[in-house]
Amino acid sequence: MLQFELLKTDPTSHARRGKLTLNHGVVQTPIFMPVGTYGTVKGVMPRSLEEMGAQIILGNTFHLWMRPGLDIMKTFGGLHGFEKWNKPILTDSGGFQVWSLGAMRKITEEGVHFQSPVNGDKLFMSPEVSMQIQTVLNSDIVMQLDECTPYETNGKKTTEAEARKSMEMSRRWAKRSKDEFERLENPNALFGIVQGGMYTNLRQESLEALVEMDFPGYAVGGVSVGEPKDEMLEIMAHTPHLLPANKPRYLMGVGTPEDLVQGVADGVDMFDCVMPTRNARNGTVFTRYGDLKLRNARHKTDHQPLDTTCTCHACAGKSGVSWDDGGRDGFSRAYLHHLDRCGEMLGPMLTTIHNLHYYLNLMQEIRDALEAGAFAEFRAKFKADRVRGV
Ligand SMILES: O=c1[nH]cnc2cc3nc(NCc4cccs4)[nH]c3cc12
Ligand SMILES: [Zn+2]
Repeated sequence: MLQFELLKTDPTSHARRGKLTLNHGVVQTPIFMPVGTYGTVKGVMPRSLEEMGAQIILGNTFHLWMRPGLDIMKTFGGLHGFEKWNKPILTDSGGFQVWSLGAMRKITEEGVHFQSPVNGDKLFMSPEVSMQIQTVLNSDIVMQLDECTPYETNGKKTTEAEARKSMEMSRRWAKRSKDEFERLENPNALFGIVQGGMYTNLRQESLEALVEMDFPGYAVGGVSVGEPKDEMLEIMAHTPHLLPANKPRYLMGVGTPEDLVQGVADGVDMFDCVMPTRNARNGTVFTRYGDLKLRNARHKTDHQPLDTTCTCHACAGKSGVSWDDGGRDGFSRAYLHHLDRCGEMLGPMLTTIHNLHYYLNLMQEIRDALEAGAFAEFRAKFKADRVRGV
């Protein structure tokens, strides 16, 4: 089941405030979805995710199918019971991950033949198989199996003819995904995925065909795959706002804080990206006034927190035992620089909490600005703050 209610639109852009009701709960949009590929958002307890305001997280069909496998997942009634997360979950189809496997795969109209990266078994993923797996996972939002058209083919930019061929197969797989989803009587929501490479005419054809099939929500795929930023921005400006206004729009794999604000302005409701979690693990921290690299020696003696405006557990001292040194109770940049230099596990735990909180708080500030009819002013201040310097 899925209901999407449009609460407010912004007169200065395609931005909108919405409310998404799914089987495991309500999601206020625009929203950022933390990525939990193997059934965990790396290094973060579900309770912490809830406390920082996560409303919906991502799981990954391919990885969970490989390990622990469907037999075990079934004994937990699906992914919620297994990873102890009681709010909505969105699962990607698994196709993107099979593509990322590179050589060990053969793509046919029927589906993808590949070798398990876990034990070398010969496996087969099709729209039908992907729907069967996601039905066992019981995710609230299921993604069709598609082919993420690569930005380059044989070392050159994918041609329009190649992008068309790929888009048309994804369109046929959208129909097969929908038929199987309905045959399985899956009670959740299936999203179609718009493809078409960097060709807006193909994007138009793809979205029209998917809208004709009438999905409860739509994703824009085939971006954030190594294309130049200006080409990604062109697709963002073209496609999302042409999708039905009364259905949620999901931009897959995007992006930086700036991409999220621009994506909202382009009419996107849902985002996912590995950046806040992946960058945290290599010591890159997002703050209101710009990004910082913890490894940099300039942080060695710095008593201030990562972000003086941040209320996360790392910056506002909810993880440290308060110590009356006159400053705030948050962990200092000097301490986090030390943990990074020593390779201590508490380092990535704290930077992940901070980065996820930064992304989730950014979306909360966007929702508040949309409700106040002040999104244009928010964008201007966001942009100015982010270049202020940390
Ligand atoms: O067309 C797509 N179809 C289904 N899943 C996707 C996931 C995607 N994730 C990214 N980018 C983020 C990345 C994550 C890891 C490497 S790139 N782009 C993506 C495109 C697709
Ligand atoms: Zn923080």
